[in-house]
Amino acid sequence: MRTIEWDDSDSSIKMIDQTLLPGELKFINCRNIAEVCEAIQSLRIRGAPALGVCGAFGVALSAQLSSANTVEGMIKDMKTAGEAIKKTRPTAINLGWGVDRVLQVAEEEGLDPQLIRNIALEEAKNMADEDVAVNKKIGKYGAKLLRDGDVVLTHCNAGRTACVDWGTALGVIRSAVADGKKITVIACETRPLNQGSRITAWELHEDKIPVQVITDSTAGFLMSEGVINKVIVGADRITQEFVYNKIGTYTHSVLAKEHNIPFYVAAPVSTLDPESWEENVQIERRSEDEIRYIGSCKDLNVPAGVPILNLAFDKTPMENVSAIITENGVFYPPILLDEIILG
Ligand SMILES: CSC[C@@H](O)[C@@H](O)C(=O)COP(=O)(O)O
Repeated sequence: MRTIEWDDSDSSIKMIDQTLLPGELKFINCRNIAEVCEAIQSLRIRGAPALGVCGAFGVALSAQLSSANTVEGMIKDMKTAGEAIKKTRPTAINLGWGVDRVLQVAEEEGLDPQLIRNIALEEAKNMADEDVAVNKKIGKYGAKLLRDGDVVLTHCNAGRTACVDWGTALGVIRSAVADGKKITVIACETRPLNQGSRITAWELHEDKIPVQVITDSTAGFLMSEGVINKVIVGADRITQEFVYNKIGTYTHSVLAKEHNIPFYVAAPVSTLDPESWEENVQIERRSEDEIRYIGSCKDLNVPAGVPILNLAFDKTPMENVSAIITENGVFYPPILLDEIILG
């Protein structure tokens, strides 16, 4: 089961609606760019690698929908769609990467509109396949860092639902389990949208990998009690200075450092952003309502009129990172992004 794929039956993008998990496993189809943008904004599709593939399929979809009969007209329509998709969420670099990769192939190889439609779709489908292969490699390298009996803390969801399949942080755990190791996962709830309790716990429970959910604020106590051996998280963007990931990741990194617990980041090379500095990276600020109410409950969680700051991501300094696990191998400090990219 893939999180996202092209539906050939009606030329649309098929994806799991992650807002309904764990209660309901439902697939939705996005048939135009407005639906793609809505799905991304409302986190029906989420997680950096899945967003990258969604961006790619989105641009491919715009090519199928375009009625342009010139190459220039077709590329213009695809760029307009790409810009709209990129604006939906600013932090995960994979989204723009997915959009740009399909646009680039279309511009370089598209000799006529029908050829552009075909190669854009083929490239997006290739990216979906590549994502699975990359995650398997991340898993293979990362599994070597885990020992039989380890208790691993993870934050948010960096599993198969955040990718096309297998996952990055959870991919490492899946690979270790496939190697015969017994791993127990502590999944942080990940307020306010609860990707940890809703999605990570669902994925692992389905796979029969032992998982226990804690509130985000329980992590430090468990570390101080010696319950947690390792922390593995995913990433939305990695610059030379910081790992950007779900809000709360930084806190876990500080606590892990304090308690001498390895803090690993598992991510594909497409998440690396060697060009950007702190001032160029926008941390997504989401609606106050995600905190003012809990889930779909209409009772107030915060008094009306009290302002709320709902930041979706934070940044963990590289000095708190014990290693970055990628498809090119495991990289230890001093971590240099150019070295990771070169492999
Ligand atoms: C392999 S997913 C890596 C990250 O994208 C993940 O840890 C994360 O922070 C996802 O945030 P989300 O807001 O759910 O898209």
